[in-house]
Amino acid sequence: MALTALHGCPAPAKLNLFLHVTGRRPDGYHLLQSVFQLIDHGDILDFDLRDDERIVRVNDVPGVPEEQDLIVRALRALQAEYRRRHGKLPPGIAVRIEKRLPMGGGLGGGSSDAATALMAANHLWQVGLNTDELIALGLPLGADIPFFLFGETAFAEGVGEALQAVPGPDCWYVVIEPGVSVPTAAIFTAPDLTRNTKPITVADFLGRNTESQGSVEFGKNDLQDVAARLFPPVAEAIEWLGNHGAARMTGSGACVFSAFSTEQEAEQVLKQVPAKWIAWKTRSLTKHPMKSLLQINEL
Ligand SMILES: C[C@@](CO)(OP(=O)(O)O)[C@H](O)COP(=O)(O)OP(=O)(O)OC[C@H]1O[C@@H](n2ccc(N)nc2=O)[C@H](O)[C@@H]1O
Ligand SMILES: Nc1ncnc2c1ncn2[C@@H]1O[C@H](COP(=O)(O)OP(=O)(O)O)[C@@H](O)[C@H]1O
Repeated sequence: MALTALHGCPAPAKLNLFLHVTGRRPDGYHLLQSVFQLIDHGDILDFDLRDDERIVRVNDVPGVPEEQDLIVRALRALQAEYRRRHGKLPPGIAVRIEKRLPMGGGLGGGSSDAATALMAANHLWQVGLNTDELIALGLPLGADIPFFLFGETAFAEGVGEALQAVPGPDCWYVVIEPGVSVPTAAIFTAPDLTRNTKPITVADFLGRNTESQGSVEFGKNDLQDVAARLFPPVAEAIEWLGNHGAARMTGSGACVFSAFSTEQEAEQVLKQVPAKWIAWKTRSLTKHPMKSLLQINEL
């Protein structure tokens, strides 16, 4: 019998192990090179099919009106694709979000929520889109969505849509939320942003010392200096964590992370994080948990 609900669906966060800005497209979007790493900490989503055809969010998410929620927009895009294929709308979906990831944290929360929604609805509605087809639907909604649909550690280029799998690390991270929300646009429009980092190859990344897999020893985050200047708590968190291991900002900020080989080492540092910041430890993930849950094995 077809499923009518999927509860407890994970929408894991990502870290950008490095992030280089290598140029700019004619439309103003910046060309990036980055390694995206999934981590075992994220939002949790519940999906229930409805008797009507409406896509609704059943709980409030502060600062995100229902109509702008990337989950709702992603589900509507897939609903329209279903109609193109079948000539009628599928049943509506009610979605409940347990939001654990901070907004504007550089952890990709909104994008991950949207990717999980696409995977869940593709399953519930039995649309049968493969990962590349889901990526084509998701990319116009957000540049990080393709990575979450791809679902494994990836070397990303373009604006994040050109993805190659790279070996994933097995390590622990301490992540600090500096308590500010960084608007991505403010970082990309800053006049002092470095936009000319020399492009590297995936072999350059793979050629680094394997002991440092998952760490921040390779490359840099070109967005970090701008974010740290505009948002002093980001600079403060980098400085504090940097005293306990190599520390770096993820994405366009605000969160800051450091890698450790064992949970104990991560715990030691976590215990000392000043109480004014939210901080947590988490493990690297090699595969998106929705892929295991839904047995998606095509990649
Ligand atoms: C830089 C990353 C790395 O993961 O940051 P995080 O969002 O994770 O922090 C992402 O690629 C962010 O992509 P995305 O999430 O789609 O960015 P948006 O918030 O939609 O972008 C806001 C604005 O930033 C600028 N922008 C964004 C991405 C990019 N590659 N070049 C840009 O110039 C554009 O002006 C865009 O209108
Ligand atoms: N489901 C969602 N969860 C979080 N943010 C969302 C969501 N839908 C839309 N957004 C919008 O996306 C913006 C970026 O949020 P988020 O993806 O969490 O941060 P970041 O891109 O820095 O990792 C938010 O400020 C919010 O306006």
